Amino acid sequence: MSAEVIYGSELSQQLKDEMKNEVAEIKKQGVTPNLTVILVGDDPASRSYVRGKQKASDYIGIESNLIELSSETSQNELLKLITQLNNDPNVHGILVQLPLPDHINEQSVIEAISPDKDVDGFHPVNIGRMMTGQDTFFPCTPYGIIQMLKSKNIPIEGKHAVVIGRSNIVGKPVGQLLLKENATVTYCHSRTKNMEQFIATADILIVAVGIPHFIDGTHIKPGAVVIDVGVNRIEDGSLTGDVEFASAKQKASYITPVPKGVGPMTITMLMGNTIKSAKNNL
Ligand SMILES: Nc1nc2c(c(=O)[nH]1)N[C@@H](CN(C=O)c1ccc(C(=O)N[C@@H](CCC(=O)O)C(=O)O)cc1)CN2
Repeated sequence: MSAEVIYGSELSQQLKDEMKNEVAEIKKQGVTPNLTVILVGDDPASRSYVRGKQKASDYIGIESNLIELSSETSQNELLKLITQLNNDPNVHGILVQLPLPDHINEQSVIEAISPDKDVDGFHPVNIGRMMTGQDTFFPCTPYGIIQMLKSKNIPIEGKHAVVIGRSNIVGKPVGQLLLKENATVTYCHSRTKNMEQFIATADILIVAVGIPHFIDGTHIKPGAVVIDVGVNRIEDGSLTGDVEFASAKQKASYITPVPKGVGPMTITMLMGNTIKSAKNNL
């Protein structure tokens, strides 16, 4: 067997074209969607992701502001800025690029953003809404994964979805969104014993651990759908996933590559959340 490759980059382009039309309609009604991104410090990867967000915004017609702060910025200064943006009626989405410098408490910052402008979907209020089946801003990477599965009409209901990784940004919420689609969800993590047993029974396998080639094809169930969330830069400067692509592709029915897989969907879903927020203001 050789899996079909699901390119998030292609789906992203389609969705962004649809969003472009949607934004044009919103503008006719007198509202210009605005996304304000805060970048603290000068981490090169974060800078590149922020640039990607600005580029996507420009393409779709979303107004984007970038506020760059030095790595010395105090937590209080950052919280004050967020309060100002919360109170600015022209700002529909606020995003603080993560990770933050060590002296700033990420959770406090996330909780300072108004849930109504939390286009990352990280605020506990939005996480709570997601967990109780309400419509809200869903976290972008997990939501992008669901869209990728749906784009290929991959059945989720009744399937055994195994999520490897339990981060607040990806692992935990993707499990919740799969549950919402009626999958039977198992979480695996660094303390899981005999992880191979879980991998071997996964119809849908989501790998989000941030370790290059954490799994290969050995234990993957024939015909499984393999979603690789890892974006790992390795010694030769190239990007690689958490899954060893060549051997996994031989076992899977569908697989996502790295790059051009899940990554681009993160930014596209952010655009969708920003549009949703602007529409709430019509
Ligand atoms: N506030 C947030 N911070 C972070 C998030 C987030 O969703 N919100 N996610 C990641 C970084 N991220 C977006 O911010 C992100 C990661 C990867 C990609 C992507 O398109 N990756 C490409 C490869 C890009 C490259 O060449 O480096 C791919 O996989 O094809 C987009 C966005 C952590 N922080």
